[in-house]
Amino acid sequence: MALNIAVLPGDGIGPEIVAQALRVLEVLKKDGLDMTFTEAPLGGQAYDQYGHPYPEFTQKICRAADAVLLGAVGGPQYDTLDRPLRPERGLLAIRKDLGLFANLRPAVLFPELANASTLKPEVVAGLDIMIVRELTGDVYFGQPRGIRTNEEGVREGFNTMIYSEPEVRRIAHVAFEIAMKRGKKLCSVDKANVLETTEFWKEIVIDVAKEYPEVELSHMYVDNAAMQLIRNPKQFDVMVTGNIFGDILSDEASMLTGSIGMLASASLNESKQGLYEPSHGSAPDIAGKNLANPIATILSAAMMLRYSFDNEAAATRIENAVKKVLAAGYRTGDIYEEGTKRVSCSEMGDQIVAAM
Ligand SMILES: NC(=O)c1ccc[n+]([C@@H]2O[C@H](COP(=O)([O-])OP(=O)(O)OC[C@H]3O[C@@H](n4cnc5c(N)ncnc54)[C@H](O)[C@@H]3O)[C@@H](O)[C@H]2O)c1
Ligand SMILES: CC(C)[C@H](C(=O)O)[C@@H](O)C(=O)O
Ligand SMILES: [Mg+2]
Repeated sequence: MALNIAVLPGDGIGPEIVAQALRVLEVLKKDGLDMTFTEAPLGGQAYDQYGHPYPEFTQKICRAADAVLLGAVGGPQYDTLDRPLRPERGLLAIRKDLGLFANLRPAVLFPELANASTLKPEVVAGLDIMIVRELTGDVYFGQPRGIRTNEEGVREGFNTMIYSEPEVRRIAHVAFEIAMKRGKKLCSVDKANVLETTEFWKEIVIDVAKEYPEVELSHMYVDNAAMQLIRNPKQFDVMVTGNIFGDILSDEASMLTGSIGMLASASLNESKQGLYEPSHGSAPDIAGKNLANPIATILSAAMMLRYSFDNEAAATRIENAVKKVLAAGYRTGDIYEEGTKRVSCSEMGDQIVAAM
């Protein structure tokens, strides 16, 4: 049966980077991998078309799909909309709707980009961290939330940081299972010295650890973790953390690999259905200029083949093509350095397609 893939280009650079990932997937299709692509709008694009950032039309297509490939959502032109209609709410809605609680963000340095990293080459050589971010809980979804005028007549904004025991248990299991397949080292990141929510998180992670005696578990406060990622990132193998800390730490970790344009992601639910998107946003500052780095999206498509379709060979084929193109010296602006060949978004796509 054909693999049924929903394609959501979204806003800003979304359509440009998704187009390149689709070209790469088309190569696999031509070589016999049976896939169907169904396009649907999400975010601002969906608001413009349907008046909602995650319209029923898109919901139906995504629920029926085996996997979803997404570009990015958002843009300044939507920032003044009513809160529930903003593009980012569409992204949160699809994550919740499909139950995509486990967000995997691999920060892996391609050796060819050692000089593009913000850290010294010797500090990042061989860097390979898997950030496991819980994606459907925390302050992102906790109720109550809003902006109000309190009893003293003072306006205030408020969110609720909350995690239930089952939510922490299931993401902890995902992280331990991943650690078992890698270096058997897991660091749980919290702010247990101040926040009850994450003190509770830590307690549950320690309990789940009893089922994984082979994994060396450590705990780190998020402020220290942010610093340690810059000081000595190779001390980490797998990191597990909540939604908001994971959002921030993964953007930080991306720069160790050269650029946010290199950081792929997989968002998985309890079955094999997943949403695959670059970790970055819609980059309004470079949108429509054919300047974006499509590699994070192309590597996300590789993650889709690996995690949703168990097709390790196809995933590796894409990753090797990316390696080959970087080794040949092709660079988009975000990872460009003197002596390399600067290419546009679509030219990077041309090179990766050719290397396939
Ligand atoms: N998953 C998502 O859809 C997602 C993620 C993050 C931000 N956003 C949204 O995107 C919009 C812009 O947010 P932002 O500016 O804070 O973050 P951003 O990630 O869009 O951009 C931050 C910086 O990184 C650069 N950048 C990002 N991706 C790049 C790529 N592939 N190649 C080269 N450079 C790249 C941008 O040009 C910009 O300078 C906002 O509306 C935000 O809410 C969406
Ligand atoms: C756009 C926003 C809702 C999103 C998040 O915070 O999860 C983004 O920053 C990400 O990292 O995917
Ligand atoms: Mg983010």
